[in-house]
Amino acid sequence: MRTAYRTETVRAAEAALMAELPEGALMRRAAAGLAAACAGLLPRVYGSRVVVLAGSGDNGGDALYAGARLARRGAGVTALLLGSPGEDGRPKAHRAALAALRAAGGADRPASAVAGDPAAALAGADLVLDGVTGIGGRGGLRPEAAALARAARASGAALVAVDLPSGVDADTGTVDGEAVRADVTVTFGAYKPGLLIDPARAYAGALRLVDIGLTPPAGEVAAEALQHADVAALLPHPAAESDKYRRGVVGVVAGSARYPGAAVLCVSGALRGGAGAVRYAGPAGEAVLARHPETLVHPGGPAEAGRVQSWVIGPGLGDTPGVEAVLASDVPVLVDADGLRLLDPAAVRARPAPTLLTPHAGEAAALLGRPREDVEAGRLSAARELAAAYGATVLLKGSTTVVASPDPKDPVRVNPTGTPWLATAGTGDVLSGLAGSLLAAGLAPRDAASVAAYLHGLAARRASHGAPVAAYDVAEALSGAWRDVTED
Ligand SMILES: NC(=O)C1=CN([C@@H]2O[C@H](COP(=O)(O)OP(=O)(O)OC[C@H]3O[C@@H](n4cnc5c(N)ncnc54)[C@H](O)[C@@H]3O)[C@@H](O)[C@H]2O)[C@@H](O)CC1
Ligand SMILES: [K+]
Repeated sequence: MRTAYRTETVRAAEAALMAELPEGALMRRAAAGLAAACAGLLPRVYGSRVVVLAGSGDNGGDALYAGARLARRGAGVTALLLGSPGEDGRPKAHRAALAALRAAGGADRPASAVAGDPAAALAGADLVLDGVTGIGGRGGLRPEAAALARAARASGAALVAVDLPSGVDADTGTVDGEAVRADVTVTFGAYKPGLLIDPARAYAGALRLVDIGLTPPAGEVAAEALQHADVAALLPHPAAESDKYRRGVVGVVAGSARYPGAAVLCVSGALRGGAGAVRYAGPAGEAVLARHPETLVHPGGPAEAGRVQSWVIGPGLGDTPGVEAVLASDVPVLVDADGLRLLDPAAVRARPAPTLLTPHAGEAAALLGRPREDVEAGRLSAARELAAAYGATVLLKGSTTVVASPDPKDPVRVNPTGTPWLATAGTGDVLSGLAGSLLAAGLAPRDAASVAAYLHGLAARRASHGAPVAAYDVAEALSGAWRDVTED
């Protein structure tokens, strides 16, 4: 499990650790890890050209110390100082770290000296260290830093963000203005939520975590991302005495005369999620049976379809009624797509069993009565807000899928396996079937949602291999994804 902590938690853990260590020890650890990561990115440290973008705070300090280490190994290092001017008129910078860089043979200049031609200042660099701001940064990059960040990107040098890409919000993953687009982010002590959640995640590139001895309290995890072993531990395993009813039956209310394919796709996901049987209730039974003869099909509504351990309702439903009947049941219910329209928060909150909502950004925006762009810019807070309003677990689909449970103490789960190829018609229907099936098999809603998102993303990668993928391909690749996770 990758766990991420908010800035205030990281700072408190840092303070506790610093009290036990000699002055500057933590920063030296961070810089040593950072320099080692940079050395790994360079074909050869000796003779390489490194530019350090250094802000006035400790983030700049880390970058300058790392620059000093690289200079001692023979790199040509120049720091461009971005701090606001101090009393001597020079840009403020971490004093001891700047002295260390100078002592190691590195050069430094105020960034204002190169403002006329930032491209020339970055030309020929092999590696650029972004030490403008870390967890102390507020808002996007200021114009001088933004121009240098753009020039660094265009220079072709490897761009390494120190702790965080400067300009992103560590706690929420929002990006308010311009930010550094890094190839690699070397973060210290613990991940921060912004490194896992889009849009900020997309600015971070590959993540490296440097252990500086920090131990934030386990109870204060703000966001977490499952890995293979976590998923394997959560997946249902049929016991020798299991029969189809003990493994759980998932009921699917999806599709319509107009959209029969949604029913087929939803059932195809449900059949691969570990439930013992899939009941389908609705008007697209013929299409479902043609593709999936193992489905138990009922032409009527969910109320007459028989006992299930979970319901999935919504994909391709159109205006077909049934949401109220399903919400009135005493089993876990997943509501997706058309089922989310006109969903009554009071009815959901009053349910005796858990509810899982799986909106994309547009559907979440409609439920919250806000513009879609707001939801996309603040995915974590949108998911949390919806979960609180409906007393439900919310899986917010998108470039990073986020799962929030109604209890604000539960960390949000962030799915690391997605691929942009998943943004294609019908893949959401497969996902809701899969998650509903995991609910029927007995997983708690947060686990069902995050495990489903994980397998779904993995299946899409398997099916796609870098090429466009159709929803049905994703469903067919789910068993392979399940095996990848359990055989690891
Ligand atoms: N506290 C510690 O023990 C450790 C901290 N470390 C580093 O320290 C960093 C935090 O350092 P600080 O608290 O000094 O804060 P930062 O260095 O992240 O940023 C604070 C400075 O940036 C300026 N600033 C804020 N927003 C800005 C913006 N949008 N554009 C330009 N300048 C802006 C502030 O005025 C302030 O001078 C961490 O991210 C990490 O890199 C590491 O050395 C590990 C140990
Ligand atoms: K940074």
